[in-house]
Amino acid sequence: MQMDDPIDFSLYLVTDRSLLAGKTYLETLEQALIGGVTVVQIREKDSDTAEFLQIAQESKAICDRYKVPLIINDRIDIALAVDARGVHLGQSDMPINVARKLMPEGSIIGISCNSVDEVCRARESKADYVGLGSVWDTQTKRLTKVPIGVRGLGVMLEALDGSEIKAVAIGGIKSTNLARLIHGSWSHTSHGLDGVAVVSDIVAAPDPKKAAQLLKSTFIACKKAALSFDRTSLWSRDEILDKAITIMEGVRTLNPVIHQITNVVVSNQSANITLALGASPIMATAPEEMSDLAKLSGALLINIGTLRAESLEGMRKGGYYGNAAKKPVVLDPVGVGASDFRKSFVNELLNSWQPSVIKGNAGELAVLAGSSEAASRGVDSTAGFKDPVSFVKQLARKERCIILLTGETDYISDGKRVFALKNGHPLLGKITGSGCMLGSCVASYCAAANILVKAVDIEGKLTRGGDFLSAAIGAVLTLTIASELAATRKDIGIGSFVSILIDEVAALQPETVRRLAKVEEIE
Ligand SMILES: Cc1ncc(COP(=O)(O)OP(=O)(O)O)c(N)n1
Ligand SMILES: Cc1ncsc1CCOP(=O)(O)O
Repeated sequence: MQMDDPIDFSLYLVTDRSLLAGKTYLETLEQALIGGVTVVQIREKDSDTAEFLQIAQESKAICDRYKVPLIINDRIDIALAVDARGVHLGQSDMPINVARKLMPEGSIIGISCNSVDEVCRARESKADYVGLGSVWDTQTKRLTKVPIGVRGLGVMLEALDGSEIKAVAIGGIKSTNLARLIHGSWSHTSHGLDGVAVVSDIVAAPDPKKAAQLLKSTFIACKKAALSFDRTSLWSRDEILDKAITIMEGVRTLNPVIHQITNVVVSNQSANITLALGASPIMATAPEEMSDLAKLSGALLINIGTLRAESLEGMRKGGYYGNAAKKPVVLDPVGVGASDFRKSFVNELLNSWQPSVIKGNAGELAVLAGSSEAASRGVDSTAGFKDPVSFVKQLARKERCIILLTGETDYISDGKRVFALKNGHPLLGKITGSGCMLGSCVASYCAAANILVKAVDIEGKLTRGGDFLSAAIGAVLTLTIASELAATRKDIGIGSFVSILIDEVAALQPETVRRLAKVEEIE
């Protein structure tokens, strides 16, 4: 191992002797190295200099045996004394330019960053790497700054575009949330993390070797999958329609279970529309059963229409276990702009799990995008976007999922392509819950799309890789074309429309969808 060998940052162990679970510190370190840790930072917050030095010397001897570089937290004197490969500095530690003068040439200097400004300063000071965090809350350290969340990482990574500076994320990272971290932090300029820094998931594990192996293999698989995220599909509009119809038929033959955490106003009609599609609804909200339901169901719908404090944990856990079980999760952020409670909760959800589709009206999606362009009143949108095509494309890139913007024309994008759908009848806007029923349709179609995937290489992916673009298109066509057919019935009114709509969805034929579909791709 030479001083100028490049460092592999993929699994960066930060030590903490207070968290050991049964094994000694040195055993734990060695097991972690055998498990695949690629760089080690000695972090001794409560030791005096003599103890820190001794731990650092012993750690260095073990790291040398495994040819893994050693970094020292905060203390340049200790780094020099043990001939460490570098130091990790905090924002209030010694400035990088001073540390650089004290450390031997070729040493690695890393710095913690919690904001884009700090990343820019790290760039100016020529840091070798940045530790971005804390991503999530953590029991390991008392945080003085608000966690940045997965989506906060993307903009920080973007600030490193064009530089050689490496980036690792830190704070609350576990093998179970790693896929969400890697996929969700990827910047829209395609800048991803070089590694993850982990304390408790390794140090406090009963088997640190196994914990490190799992983190390492998950990181590698997720990075590979994230790099292949770029959908290069060149399907024509007609092929997409074919796929949407195949998915529609798939729902009827596969009869997937659709887990729905939805609002109390629409629960009954959402369950009925799901049955009419050919899927099987389960409307369950208890956090205790989310893990089992994620395994059992084909997809999860989360609709925040009647959000209450008691609903929060179920939604947090539902999405988390949905991701873990590689099932599509559909988010319907109903009325998200109505209150700060909804806004901050949806923000929290999007930082903790990855949806496959987000559907919403202009007002709702504007809130998610941080745009003031489209207004809303309660759960209704009162105005649209000047350029909905660019809007959905950009939001899909930012959130790394399919975006379905509902309105007189519905727009659907995967971040690369945008489809405009013009079916539907004004009666849909006169009943309550038509948007929520659409959420059930999207979840049902995503479930079938995710089951229909043929060649499955699911390692590192958040789902089996279903075609959720065609699924969302198929779902919109089904509900809107059925609404047109329902509206032709004699004496139709608001009350009867809901029942007839459900009947029409059940009776809808693929040829009818093909014949009536008003779908175009917008270049
Ligand atoms: C890789 C990595 N990133 C961030 C930190 C946090 O460092 P700092 O802000 O200096 O806080 P302490 O670790 O000193 O409590 C880190 N240690 N490693
Ligand atoms: C040192 C540090 N800096 C920011 S969060 C953190 C601790 C991360 O620990 P864990 O991986 O156990 O959440």
